[in-house]
Amino acid sequence: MLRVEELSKSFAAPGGELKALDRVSLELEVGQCVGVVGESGAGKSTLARCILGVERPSGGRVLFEGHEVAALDRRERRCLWQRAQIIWQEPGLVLNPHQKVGRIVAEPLSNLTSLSRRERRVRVGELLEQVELEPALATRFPHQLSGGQAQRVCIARALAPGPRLLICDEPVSALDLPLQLKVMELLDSLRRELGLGLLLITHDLGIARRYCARVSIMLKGQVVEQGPAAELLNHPRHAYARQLLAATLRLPW
Ligand SMILES: Nc1ncnc2c1ncn2[C@@H]1O[C@H](COP(=O)(O)OP(=O)(O)OP(=O)(O)O)[C@@H](O)[C@H]1O
Repeated sequence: MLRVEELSKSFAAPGGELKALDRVSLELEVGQCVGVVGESGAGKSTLARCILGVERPSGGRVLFEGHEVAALDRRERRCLWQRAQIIWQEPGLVLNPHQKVGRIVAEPLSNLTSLSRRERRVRVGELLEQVELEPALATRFPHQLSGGQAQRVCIARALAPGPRLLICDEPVSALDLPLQLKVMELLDSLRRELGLGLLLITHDLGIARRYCARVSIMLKGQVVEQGPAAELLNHPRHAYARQLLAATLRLPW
């Protein structure tokens, strides 16, 4: 479903060029969860933006369902955003504080589908149920939600256009530990039920170990190690992967 080939992205920086991505390659199959792990600044979010076509690569390419993302025109890019959606780390920052939950979740339905107003209302109820929220929450504003509820609203909105791929950029790192587990379990059950591909961006190897089939470890724009999660995380070869692993062993995943 997703193939990233030798993807590079450079930004102008004081004192020269900054390689946010340096020949990154990875693949994700239908219904699979693939982890991208790395510390802050490794290039994870830049990778997500290139996959969604909002950032133009300096080299290499992204193929989503066989189409090269950078070559899509405006109309085709809207189709891509029906098929590939993203959720971010901080739900509080991405939810419009002036809109009620029902309108927030319905927005991609208005923008990306041709559903009528009544069909949209029904669909919003279904989506809230799918993320285990009471449909009555549709009338609340974001500031009236807990962090976990707000992230579930973001997931419902991302699911609204019926994507095949969900990019999750640090989806639980703003939540406390019990909530992290609940939201990750929800994402995992959505993956199984809907056959949704998940690209799970995280700095947490414990989460990657529990939920990902394959993992790519990134450091300073490069993939330093990648492979099946169990194998890689039991026997990391790269020094940086070993260091990351040592730092996460104490977490209860
Ligand atoms: N638009 C931009 N202009 C200049 N530099 C950028 C831009 N976007 C990202 N960078 C730089 O590229 C590098 C990678 O950033 P990116 O946000 O992809 O990292 P990350 O792994 O997602 O980090 P975090 O976990 O903190 O979000 C960083 O050094 C960042 O400062």
